[in-house]
Amino acid sequence: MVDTPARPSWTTPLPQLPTPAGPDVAALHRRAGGENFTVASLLLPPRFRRRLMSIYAFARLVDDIGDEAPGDRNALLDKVERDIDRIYAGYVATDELWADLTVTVHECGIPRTPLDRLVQANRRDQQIKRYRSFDDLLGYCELSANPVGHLVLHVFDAMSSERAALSDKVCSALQVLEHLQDVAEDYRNDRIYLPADDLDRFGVKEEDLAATKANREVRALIAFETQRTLRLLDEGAALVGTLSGVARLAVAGYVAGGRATAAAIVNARFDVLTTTPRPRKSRTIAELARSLGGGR
Ligand SMILES: CC(C)=CCC/C(C)=C/CC/C(C)=C/COP(=O)(O)OP(=O)(O)O
Repeated sequence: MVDTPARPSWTTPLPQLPTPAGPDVAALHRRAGGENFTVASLLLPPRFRRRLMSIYAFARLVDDIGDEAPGDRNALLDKVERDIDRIYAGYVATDELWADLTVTVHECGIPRTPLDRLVQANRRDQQIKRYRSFDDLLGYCELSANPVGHLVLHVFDAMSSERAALSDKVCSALQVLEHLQDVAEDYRNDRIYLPADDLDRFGVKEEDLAATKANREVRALIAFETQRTLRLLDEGAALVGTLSGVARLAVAGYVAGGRATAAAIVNARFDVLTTTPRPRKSRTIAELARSLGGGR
């Protein structure tokens, strides 16, 4: 967990002064190591890595407020929105996270909509703990995951409406796969992202998700969601073929991370309750080769 973010100090464009007030950016970056966002970024030139990490740190900060911050989370998200206002009003922050994000926004001409949407996703998390249908869940992904893809496309100067549509499929699939990995943890936090319609259809009761081992019904449900999500990922993987150079490498890495995660869920025989299935590095590398080669 990060410290509750103190409001960064902002200044008009002047030399930046260090301030201890901001969130622990190094800790946010360290946590990036284990997550799909950075699978490929280790291979990228520093300029792109720096930009991606600034976006990652922002997304992580907003997510941590939404998931873990003590106190009034909506008020903290209000503050984040005011800090986004400042970026677009031409101010320069004096703490690292906001200063880095400001540079990325201006270097890449990033519009504010995806940043705002990530904030909205976390507002929604404060109110909505269950989803009725898969479409409802995809509606949530439009706020929580798809904006990340748009930010990444801007970082690589590769944004177009066609690519954004493919990117949305990849990002939604990555988000749902993460939900499938985290069923047990989410349930402990009174959140169920598995669509209620599907629980009913497979005869799964909410309490079944509290068990330390998945029963047959839960495994059938997870198998169904994994298969459906892999299809979505495969459709979106066409994005890789529209890109070249470092953008192609990065996006192939994200697709590979998703495929390797799905493989880990399959290898766990869809029991996501006993342990959290984690992708093997060797599988991720094999999937990277496949995704890069245009394999869908
Ligand atoms: C162009 C392109 C396709 C880029 C892909 C970018 C990418 C890695 C998107 C992932 C989106 C995602 C799963 C966000 C939630 O992660 P989280 O760790 O915040 O999830 P949590 O809310 O469950 O913790």
